[in-house]
Amino acid sequence: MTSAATTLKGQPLDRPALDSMLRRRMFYTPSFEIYGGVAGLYDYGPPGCSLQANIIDVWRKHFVLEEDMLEVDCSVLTPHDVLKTSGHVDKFADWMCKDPKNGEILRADHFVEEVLETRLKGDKEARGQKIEEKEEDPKKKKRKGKGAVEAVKLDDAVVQEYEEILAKIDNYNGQELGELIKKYDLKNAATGVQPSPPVAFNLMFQTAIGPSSNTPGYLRPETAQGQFLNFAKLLEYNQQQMPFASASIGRSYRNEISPRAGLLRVREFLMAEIEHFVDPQGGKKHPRFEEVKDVELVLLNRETQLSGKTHVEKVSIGKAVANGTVDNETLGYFLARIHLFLKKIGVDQSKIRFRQHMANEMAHYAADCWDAELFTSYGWVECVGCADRSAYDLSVHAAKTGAPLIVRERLPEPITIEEYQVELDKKKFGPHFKKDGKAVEAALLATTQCDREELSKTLESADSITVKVEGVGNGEVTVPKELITVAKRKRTENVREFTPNVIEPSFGIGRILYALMEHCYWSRASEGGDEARGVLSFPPTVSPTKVLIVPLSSNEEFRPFCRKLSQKLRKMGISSRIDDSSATIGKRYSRNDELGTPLGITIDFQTVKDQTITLRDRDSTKQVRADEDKIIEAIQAMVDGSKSWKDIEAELPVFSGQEVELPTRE
Ligand SMILES: Nc1ncnc2c1ncn2[C@@H]1O[C@H](COP(=O)(O)OP(=O)(O)OP(=O)(O)O)[C@@H](O)[C@H]1O
Repeated sequence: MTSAATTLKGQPLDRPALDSMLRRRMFYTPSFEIYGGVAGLYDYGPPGCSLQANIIDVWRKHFVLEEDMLEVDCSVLTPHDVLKTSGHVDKFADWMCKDPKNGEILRADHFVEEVLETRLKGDKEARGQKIEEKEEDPKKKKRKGKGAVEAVKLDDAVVQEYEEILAKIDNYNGQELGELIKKYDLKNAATGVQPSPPVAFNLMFQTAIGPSSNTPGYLRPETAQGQFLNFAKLLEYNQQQMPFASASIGRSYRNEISPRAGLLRVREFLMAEIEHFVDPQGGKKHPRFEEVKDVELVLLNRETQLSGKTHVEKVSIGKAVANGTVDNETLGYFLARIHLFLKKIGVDQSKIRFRQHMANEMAHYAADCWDAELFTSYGWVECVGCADRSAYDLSVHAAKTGAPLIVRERLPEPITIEEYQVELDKKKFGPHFKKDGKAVEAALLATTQCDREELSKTLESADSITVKVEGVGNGEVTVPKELITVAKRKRTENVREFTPNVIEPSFGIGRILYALMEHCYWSRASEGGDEARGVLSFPPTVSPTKVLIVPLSSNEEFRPFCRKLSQKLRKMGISSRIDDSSATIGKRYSRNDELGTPLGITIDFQTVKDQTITLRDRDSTKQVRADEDKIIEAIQAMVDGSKSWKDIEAELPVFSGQEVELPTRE
């Protein structure tokens, strides 16, 4: 498996060169830059927007269209109650500490990681070993002394301890991180002092909805909640058919403590999320699992991570589900489909792995969770999370609101059930609890059979019972005996009711887009051997612009050809750009290689004579020459992915005209 980032052609990845090219070509740029900018906020320029739109287009076709998913577009502004119920208000937090000397705010886990990594590097240096640059925070260079490596040899046992801590750095809570800081005397390199003990910092941006400030709210931290709240309507829309999936593409907001690594950790980002609702009974089978069972994935499961191994052989998802590595078919199906999507948009196959969450890394309700990680110059980066969220979300929202977020399925044979039932004296219950009535009722109805058995026993001897009702009083409510009966009753069921489980693939589009740019980047020696030029070898399907049209010179005779061609391509929905600037043809091509434009058409004197044009391939710089119809047909086939350049080269006459040829090292 990859240990240091390389380009598509195996060259060491020069991140500063790539970054400067991406900014120069305006793929993305810091927001509000002329005001000094704000960390973690970026604007996309024309090629960035186009690349993002194309990735989203492939995503929609690959998931929404292919699997008849029900797309929704929900509000970003979310009332407090929704996120309180989902657990975000209480738990969606990272641990933060403060440097008492300079006031710097540090994300505790990142701080521990950074200091231990620096010490390990120092140890390697002292031992004369080669240091692999896993991650280099560009900001480190600016902060005095930060990240500087001092050659200090550590005990072998300490090295092992540090390595073990780093391997499970995501799993520590605030107190544990505080203990690590103390135990290893971790100091902020900028000031030489230990930061304060970590405190929880909620990552949601809070706001007030409406002028009265009576309705507190948040900018959503994920798109999922909107999908859960619409579950009953979507089920109805889907004519009560299960399983089904909803999908949503939209912005989410997280007030990250220390945004870093460019587009990888930002405060506003585009997410594409799927909520697949499945019956928990019957092993969560997937009707289309057969279609993907042979897809091979790199699966880094819990045991492998604990053993410290980072390299594993690929295994088919069919085998992984059969031997229990992946919990169920539906989860396995989505891991395979995520892999195929990443492959389709051009992610390097040797730089994808799926890493299983450790037990304490997962949300408490999650049954299993795998992240699709992509290797970049910042190390392995989680780009897609794929979690089995069990019935948690629908259950908590149903319990809070009383809305029936369930599936009702007619049984083939009626069945008789004897179970505890909660019966309320509605005439007295409402007036007694007034505005809290709904919440108290929902909490009582959400009790399990075990709870009810206890309640019925209590009611035999006591005058009241106590139930937990979040958000009412101090969270505990007393229900007088005369308002409630809890007793065993027999009933005949014709219908089975269940709360579906949810499998949730959650894509961070910005992270995928950045990783893709790294994976597609390489540099080519330019004419005359001077400065190497960057190339972004995006697959034509996602390239920001598909075709560059270049007239050989400013000769007036070339103009009508350019115009006609671009009109034709536009009609076909293929994006093109005419570059009739005075730069040499080589320069014009290399400018567009940096933008990732896969194909170039040249109009020359031969065109004027016999209407033929040349088509150049960005990656090999080879060209073919044919009449316009044939070239356009070839372009269309490459853009829709049905043909590759190799096919085109085999079909059309190769052209070796000097005037448009760029030297290449390959
Ligand atoms: N701050 C961020 N900037 C950019 N993308 C993000 C950010 N936070 C999350 N994402 C993207 O959203 C996806 C789903 O979010 P999820 O809540 O699973 O992330 P997370 O586990 O909180 O990420 P991390 O541990 O890196 O903060 C991630 O896989 C990632 O691609």
